[in-house]
Amino acid sequence: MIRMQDLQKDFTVRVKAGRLRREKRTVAAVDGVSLTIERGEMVGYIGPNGAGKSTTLKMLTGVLAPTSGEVSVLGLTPVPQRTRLALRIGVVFGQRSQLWWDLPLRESFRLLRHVYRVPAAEHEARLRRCRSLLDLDAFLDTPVRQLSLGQRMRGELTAALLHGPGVLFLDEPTIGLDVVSKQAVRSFLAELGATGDVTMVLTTHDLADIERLCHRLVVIDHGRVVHDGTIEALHERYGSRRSLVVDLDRPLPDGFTLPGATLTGVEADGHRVTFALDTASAGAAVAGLVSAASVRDLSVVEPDIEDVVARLYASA
Ligand SMILES: Nc1ncnc2c1ncn2[C@@H]1O[C@H](COP(=O)(O)OP(=O)(O)OP(=O)(O)O)[C@@H](O)[C@H]1O
Repeated sequence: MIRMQDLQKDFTVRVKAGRLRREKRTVAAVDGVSLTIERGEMVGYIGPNGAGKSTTLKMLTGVLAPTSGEVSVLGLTPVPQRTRLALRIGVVFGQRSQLWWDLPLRESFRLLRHVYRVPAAEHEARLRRCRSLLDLDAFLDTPVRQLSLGQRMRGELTAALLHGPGVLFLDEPTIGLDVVSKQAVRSFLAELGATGDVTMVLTTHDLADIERLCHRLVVIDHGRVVHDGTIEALHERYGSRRSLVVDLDRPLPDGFTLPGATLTGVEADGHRVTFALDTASAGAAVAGLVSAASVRDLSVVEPDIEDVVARLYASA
């Protein structure tokens, strides 16, 4: 579906070298990336600023030619076959719009139908689905420039999908959105992904997008892939553990230990304790605690993906 083999993109930049001199330097924005993405996968493509995410997406969509290596999307080579590819992919780049600024949203959709030559019945069916899932009706007749960011993003998603693409590239689809719009966009993408018909590659700095949407996470740094796997695998690799937070009527007896868990926090004069679950299951840890202490309340806290990713960036 999507294949990248030793994909490389170098940019030549001029950097200051002394007071007046500038010298040319080559920056490898994407540095030997090899990835295969199968049909129906939803892949999160993340990395710190300047890691090479947008450059990769630009090569996948035919906007930029690779310096070397190979790339194919739906069996097409993006730059030379850009027009054919455009008919089969959808692109949502948070910062750019594919809508007509001065026209009502509805008119943009109508024009896109002609641009992509979509049969009327297919267009209608897809638009109807987007209207209901993304709640578009209240602002279909509003000129795009008057839409809020959240409304416009819902319009952009619709615009990207009206021709029924097999692959959807999303660059920061939730950036700048309020909480409600973020949820709407995420639920919509989750539903779309669940159909298995659309392969999605998503870049984001909002890790909640990834947690909600992507089973597979590719982390890139300095143009290289530093992690490719599930979120669980990432937690495992970085030793992140679930925690048990316990409120107690009385502090724990001196020298109390819980097999397979480590005491990592004591608050409120010993009335609240936190254990990291190393090897113990939550059930076993709770049983151990209840038998030895007077437990008022407890909760299991999942490891925080922001934390793991920060550690990953720091170590890459
Ligand atoms: N047209 C260009 N000319 C020169 N350098 C570029 C160009 N485009 C990108 N770069 C450089 O390539 C590197 C990767 O940039 P890219 O935009 O792909 O990163 P990114 O991971 O998308 O970052 P961000 O999260 O900030 O959007 C950066 O060092 C950037 O400065």
